[in-house]
Amino acid sequence: MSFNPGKRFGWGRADAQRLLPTVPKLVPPSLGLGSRRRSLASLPPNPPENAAQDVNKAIDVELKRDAMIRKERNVREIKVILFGQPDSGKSTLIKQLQLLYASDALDNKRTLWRAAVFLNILKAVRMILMDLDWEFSHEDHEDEFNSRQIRQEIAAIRGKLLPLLATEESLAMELSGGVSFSRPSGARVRPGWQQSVIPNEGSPSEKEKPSGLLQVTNLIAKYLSTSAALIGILWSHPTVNNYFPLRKIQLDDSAPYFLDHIDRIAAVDYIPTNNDILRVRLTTLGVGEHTFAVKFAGKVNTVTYFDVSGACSRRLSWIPYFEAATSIIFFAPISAFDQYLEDDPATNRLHHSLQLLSAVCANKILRHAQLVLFLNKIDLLKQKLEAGIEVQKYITSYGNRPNTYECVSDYFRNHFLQAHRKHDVSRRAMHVYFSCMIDISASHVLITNVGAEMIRKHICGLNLV
Ligand SMILES: Nc1nc2c(ncn2[C@@H]2O[C@H](COP(=O)(O)OP(=O)(O)OP(=O)(O)O)[C@@H](O)[C@H]2O)c(=O)[nH]1
Ligand SMILES: [Mg+2]
Repeated sequence: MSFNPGKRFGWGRADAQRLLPTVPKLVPPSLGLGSRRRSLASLPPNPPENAAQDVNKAIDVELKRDAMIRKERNVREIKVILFGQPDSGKSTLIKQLQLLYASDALDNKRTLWRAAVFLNILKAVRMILMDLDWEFSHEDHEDEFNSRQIRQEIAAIRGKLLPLLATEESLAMELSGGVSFSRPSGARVRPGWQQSVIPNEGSPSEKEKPSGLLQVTNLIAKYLSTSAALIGILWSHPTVNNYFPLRKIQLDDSAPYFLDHIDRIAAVDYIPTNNDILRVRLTTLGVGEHTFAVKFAGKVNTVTYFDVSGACSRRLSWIPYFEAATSIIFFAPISAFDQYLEDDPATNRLHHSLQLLSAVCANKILRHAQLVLFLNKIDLLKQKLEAGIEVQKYITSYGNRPNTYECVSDYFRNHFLQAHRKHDVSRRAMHVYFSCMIDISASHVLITNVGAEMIRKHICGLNLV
């Protein structure tokens, strides 16, 4: 596939291996045998013969139980690693899994997601105002969308929204666990951030004080209730309506959803819905581990998903998890054919996904893991094509093929299959699915089917059925 504009890379197996270097073997998890063996040393010296036989029998029973546990663990412990570039949908899959298998966990933390929704709104408003500023200062002629009067209108809106916008950094810092990032592009959260931001540790009086996050969230809720109408005016402004489809204003994928729902979100009794939570964009830092009990063939299986930060600079933190992987789900957001990496604006995001998949396929440590590919964000792909965005403009090799969802999705799918065929070290199969991770019912069907297949294949691979 050739991309326009953007760098092209000679992509070979050696490059792929370099990207994901090999690491020393990990120590397998302890089954507790060591402590039982040590208990032999603590036995009284020279026990009577019968007592010694009893002890031996007890040890044999324990060893057998250990062996059983190990065998059971082999059967039941499925480890799935989620790979993919930033913003591809990995953490959204985890949210869907929580809805499907552990909805209590999500319900208990529902109010905390209010802060994350607010942050997404603040970022969207800031981006609109920044992009308008840039456009106004770079266009050398006036037209109906960029007149003196319109500039004054936008300046007045900006002035009134300033107190609200000034809270973005504090909110991002609270969500990021007190860490401030140099680029103000939203919060980066460690998995389990909800735990770290709720309680106030310390004396009873300390515990009663609202946390920093709660304080700033409540302040923003107050500002939002008085600014919602103004945000609505900005979002429906003719200039914004004209510039946004032309990509003169660039927003996160979920920003339009939140701006469309500003009145509901700004209400004093607002509690995030499942759809709101699924739409939230928070960049993951590090690697999160999420375990779910999944029934298959009458047995409960432990399936652990590792949600890995997609940021290039974090790629090394993936490595220790590789060897334990029984399956990989690779996320490729195919709606991103017209977007470029935040870290490297010359690289097309679809091209980057192909590079990353090639690297994963070529990695020897991962060669035994089952490979599943989610071609994600098909809803956005359809929207873009319906809005007339032409694939050929960004991917020159697409040529004059029809700009329809069927043709485009098939073309992209074939390129991912080709990358897999070319780079896969173990010539394993790759199962490809089109997905929309914000669609609850479709995702739950997909997750259930793919999960069952992963467990079945894992058990077959161990020759246990
Ligand atoms: N429209 C649409 N949005 C999606 C879909 N999947 C995920 N999103 C949104 O895309 C954004 C990014 O999703 P995440 O799951 O946070 O991405 P990630 O891969 O975990 O990103 P990192 O943590 O940076 O590696 C969120 O706002 C999601 O709501 C999809 O299929 N369609
Ligand atoms: Mg994430």
